[in-house]
Amino acid sequence: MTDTPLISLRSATFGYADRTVVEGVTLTQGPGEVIALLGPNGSGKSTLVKGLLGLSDHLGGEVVLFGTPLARFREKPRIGYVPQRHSLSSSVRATVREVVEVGRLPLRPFWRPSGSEDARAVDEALDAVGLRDREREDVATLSGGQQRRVLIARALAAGPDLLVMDEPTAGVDAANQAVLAEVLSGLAARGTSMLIVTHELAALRDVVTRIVCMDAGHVDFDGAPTAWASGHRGHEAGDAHHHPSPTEAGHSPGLAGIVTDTLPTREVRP
Ligand SMILES: Nc1ncnc2c1ncn2[C@@H]1O[C@H](COP(=O)(O)OP(=O)(O)OP(=O)(O)O)[C@@H](O)[C@H]1O
Repeated sequence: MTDTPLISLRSATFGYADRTVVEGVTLTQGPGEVIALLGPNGSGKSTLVKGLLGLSDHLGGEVVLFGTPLARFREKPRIGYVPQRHSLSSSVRATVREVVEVGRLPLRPFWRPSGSEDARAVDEALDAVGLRDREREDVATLSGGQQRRVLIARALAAGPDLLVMDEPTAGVDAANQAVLAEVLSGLAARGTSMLIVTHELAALRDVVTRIVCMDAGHVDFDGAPTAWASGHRGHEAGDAHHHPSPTEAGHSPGLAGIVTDTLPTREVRP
């Protein structure tokens, strides 16, 4: 059973009510893979990952999670989710630890108080994102990048088999992006499988094992980072249209040092 794909999509279609946004996606993610999901704004990346979580509508094709068809999938804590543009509200007072503890709630009946296993999982999640020493601080006093790490810890606290993150480095300054990349690197080294929607591939170049690129609701590249990098050599950053297949792209010696910002569309956020 260890070889069972975490995600298996065959001609999958997702959207909202009767509006199709993502169409005909065939994609498999195996254990230990760290996939960067790239693509221009509006190409359907968020809709695709939300579809895995039941947050957008599955409109057609086959979607199988951990060997179970989506419609019958009940083990939601197996997928940890860090949503897009999510920061922690300053209107609710909570400590870093309290926010991370929320990640444990789906794992026990509401009437059962948290126990030593919950405490250990929260400790480990805080360690993994490097915030154990800040656990008693009010989350509202943390920077945006640190809050993003709190949200990653909250997702990790449930012990997911797959971590899905929607633009974890967006809106975070370069120094904090580097810290986040280190956190994700540490998780990858421990074998954590990740599906990361991102516009900032350069920050994650040492973490990613595979690149999937979407354009207009379709997957138009799925291959090794080296193939992606060599396929984009000689192209202007910001080229939204040419994403060669791995076979077309050939091979290159390694990702580090090659991938700079060769993304289809650079998103500029204040
Ligand atoms: N809740 C929704 N209801 C209806 N349409 C939506 C909804 N959310 C997104 N869309 C539409 O789906 C399309 C794809 O959006 P999506 O957020 O999936 O793209 P994306 O590739 O993640 O973009 P970005 O890089 O800007 O986050 C867009 O046209 C968007 O307007």
